[in-house]
This record gives sequence, C-alpha cells and structure tokens, in this order.
Amino acid sequence: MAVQPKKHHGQLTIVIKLGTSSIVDEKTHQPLLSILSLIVETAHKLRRDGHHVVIVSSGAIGVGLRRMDIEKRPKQLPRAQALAAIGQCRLMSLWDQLFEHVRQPIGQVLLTRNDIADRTQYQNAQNTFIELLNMGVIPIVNENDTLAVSEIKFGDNDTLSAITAGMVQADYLFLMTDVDCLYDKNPRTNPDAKPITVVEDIADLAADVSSAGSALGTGGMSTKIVAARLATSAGVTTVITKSSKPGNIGAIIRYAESQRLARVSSRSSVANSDREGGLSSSIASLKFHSDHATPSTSTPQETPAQTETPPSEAEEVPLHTRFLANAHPIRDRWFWILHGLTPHGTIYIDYGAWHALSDKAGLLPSGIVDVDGHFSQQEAVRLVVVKRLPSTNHTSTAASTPATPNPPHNHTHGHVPAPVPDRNSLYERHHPGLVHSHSSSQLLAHHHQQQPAYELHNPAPFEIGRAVVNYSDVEIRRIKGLHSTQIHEALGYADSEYVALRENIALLGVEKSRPNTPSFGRSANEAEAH
Ligand SMILES: N[C@@H](CCC(=O)OP(=O)(O)O)C(=O)O
Repeated sequence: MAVQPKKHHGQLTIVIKLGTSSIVDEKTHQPLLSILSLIVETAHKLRRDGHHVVIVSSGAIGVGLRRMDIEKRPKQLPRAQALAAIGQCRLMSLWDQLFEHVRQPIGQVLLTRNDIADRTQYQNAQNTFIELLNMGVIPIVNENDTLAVSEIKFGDNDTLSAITAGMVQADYLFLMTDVDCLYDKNPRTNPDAKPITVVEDIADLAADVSSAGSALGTGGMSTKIVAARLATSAGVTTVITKSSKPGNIGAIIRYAESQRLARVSSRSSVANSDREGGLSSSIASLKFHSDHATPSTSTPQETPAQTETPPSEAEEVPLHTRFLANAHPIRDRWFWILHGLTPHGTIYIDYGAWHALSDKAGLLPSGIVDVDGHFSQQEAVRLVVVKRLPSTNHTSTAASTPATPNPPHNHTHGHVPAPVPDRNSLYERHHPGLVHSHSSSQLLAHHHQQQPAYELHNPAPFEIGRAVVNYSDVEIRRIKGLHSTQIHEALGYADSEYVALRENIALLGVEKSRPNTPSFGRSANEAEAH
C-alpha cells in the first residue's frame, strides 16, 4: 500500500521538468550554470514556503559527452547508455553542489518503464517519493538510461515527468522549454500568432493543433502536449513556460492559485444563489470567471464562460500556457493501468460493452468483436470501441449486439472521446498505445474481401481505455462473442467468466460517468452484466 503524503493546508506538490537543452549548452555541452542556479533558488523558495518539489532532470548524456570530449550524441544505443552512466553521476554531483549552497538535501530516482510495470514496484517507487517529500528532500528524477532499451523506454522525459507527477499526485507540472508558451500558429512563420494562455480541455486543443499545422506540431512541443494530456488526466495542472526564466515559476503558481480560488468562490456563490434564486441568475451575477477546474465538485456544464480573471495591476504574470487539471482525475491503480503498463495488444469491443464498462461491469467475452496482437494473461491491452457489423463469420449467436448503436454520451465531461489518431502519428510514437489500430484480422478480412467484423470509418474505432486481461489473445480469439457460460466448452476450462475484471479496467476520462443512452439497446455483454 502506498503511504500518504503528509500535506498541510495550502501545501502544493510541484514537479519541474528540465530538458537537456535547459541543462547543457547544445554545442559545447557545458552546464548552463545560470539556469541551474535559478532553478535551485526557485526550488529552495518553494520549499521555504512549505511546498513539495520534485525535479525531473535530463542531461545525463549531454554531461557525459562533455566529460569524454565527444562532440555528437552517438547513434549506437550502448554508447549512448555508457555516456549516460558517465554523465548521470556528474549531473547529480552538480545538482548536489548547487543545492548544498542552500542546505537543501536531494535524492536520485532513476526509473524505467519496466520498473513500474509491476504494481508492487510502482507502489514502492511511489512510497519512496512520498517518503523523500515527507523528509523535506527534493527528488531528482531521470530515466535509467543504462538499462532502458527502446521497448522499456518512457520515450522522452516529458512523458516521464507526467508519470512522475501522477505518481506523487502533484498539483503542478512545469514543462520548462525554449518558448514561453503555445501559440495558435507557428510564431516563427506567422507574426500574428497569438499566445494560448489557458487550455481548458486538451481534447479541443488536439483538434486545433492538427488543423492549424502550427509550431505545436514540432517534435519538442508535441511531446509536451502528450505529457500535458497525461498529467491533466491525473489531476495535475500543467504549465509550459520558458526554461531560461525559472524565477517565473513562483509568480505563475501564485497567479494560477488565485485563479483557482476565484473559481472556488465563484462556484460557492453560484451554489448559494442557486439555493436562493436559480442557477442562471447567479451565473449572470458573477463578477468574473476564473479558469481553474476544482476537483470533484461540479461538472464542466455548470461552469460559466471561461475567461481569465485579469491580474491585479501590481502583479505581472509571466507568459505561459496552463492546461487545466481534469476535474475527475484518474488516480492510483487506474493511472497505473493506463500509463504504467505497456499495452501488448488490442481488444475491439462493441458499444454495448462500452456501456457496460462505463456502468462498472467487467468485460465479458460477449462484447468482444475482435482481437489484435499477442499477449498473455495478466498483460495490458488497449480497449477500442467499434461498431459491430452484422456478420455470421465473426460473432457467435450469443453476441447479439444491435448493429447501429448511438455512441454513448459522456455527460460528465460533455464530449465523446475524440477519435484516436493514426498509428504513425507523433502521439502514438510518443505515447505508445493511446491509439487504435485496425486489427490484423480486420485488415486481412478487407484484403480477402471477407465480411469485416466492424466498421472501419463511420464511426471510426476509438480507444476508451486499457485492461489487464485474464485470457491470452489466443484464448480470446476463441471465446469472443460467446456467453461466459460457453467459455468452458470453447476452451476446456474457464479461469474466469470475465475477460477482464472491473478492477483491472481503466477508462480514459469516462471512469465516473454513466453514458446517457436513452435509445440504446443492450449488448449481450451489458445484458449479461446486469
Ligand atoms: N535521459 C536522457 C535524456 C532524455 C531526453 O532526451 O530528454 P529531453 O531532453 O527532455 O527530451 C538524459 O538524461 O540524457
């Protein structure tokens, strides 16, 4: 069991992520001492104010390059890993020397994906973080490059910082970078590009970004958006701001907190006047609207038009982009299933099964349309919703799902999850898994002009979450579409009536909602679950 962080009122947990380009000079690889010193001062001030601080620091390979007088980052993995081993201890020694000036103890935490794929190890890492924070230590985190090979890599330290922020249940994640914020267009080529200061729903941003073809599409920024998506889903407000001005972190937190408190008081005034005279009149009487979602109290639909409260004249708010935390964060076991585990395959389920899962049922074979990939029992898979096509080849008679269901409507969040991007998109590359792919059997079916099991385009399949399964891909191929009482007959044994138990299923953003489905028929999965 994870120990709880000891937090007093008003205490925040802040994760600050610095990329290689903020730590060492790009050409000479000399440490950027001024930035590092400013980070130390900022972290020290935050600590003095009673907050918890975690630093995610890249730079091991960069520091190793300088130590060995090597000009370019090597392409061969073992050489890069060796340089990381050389650089990591110097990097930590640098941090330790700088923090020693303000008598601030630090601790090194090196992680790989493999380390946290096991639930007990994940909790051990979480406990270590919490213990360090409770001791007043600043953990300094990096990927364990010496061990990590591509399949067990986080991919980049943006993702690592978001997973760390989720693990320590941080309030803020600062992604320090070489631009001061996101822009609606590429500011290098569009002089009229406007800063995006607040992103309330990152799903909306993704749509804008792809259509704008803006600076957001560049490699560095895209991984930050992926990290922001992950962190905000875990309830962490995520900030992009300039790494050369780390002193801005304090001012941004003060401003963001004032916005959050303003929203809390707006909401309580809404609640009070609602009791007296109705919601609409109280919304109309609000003096200002703030930007920050408060955890758990109300749904986005209740929030009035979102604009920034103008800062007081005395306060200069440094330019930044703030991604608001999800009001219904995915935490603990569900966060671990979604982001700690690497998916080994995909299970395609029908809309009825999605309804049943949203209603807190487990996944039964009857709701499964197709399977892709090779995985064993107790491994993680993606859950992708598809529109089942009427077919005799692919489903048993038990899978009598209606062929034209309405997509479930998530009324807590006010939107249906966006269709997931292409397998080859940057999102997929930097966030392996949170996408759908058409199953190889489906593609094969199309190739051989057999009747496909599900609709490929209208509506497009989309991922709704992840699950740890009780059956392998081979077993699921044999039981898909069957009633759970038929599992024994199909396999010769029945380890469980569920392909995945509810406690092993994590949904993306629809965890707490019940789909609004007045005209929707039940699938066999759903009917069986009730
Ligand atoms: N873990 C590696 C760096 C990983 C990486 O490329 O991170 P970043 O510079 O944040 O994109 C290191 O310490 O050199």
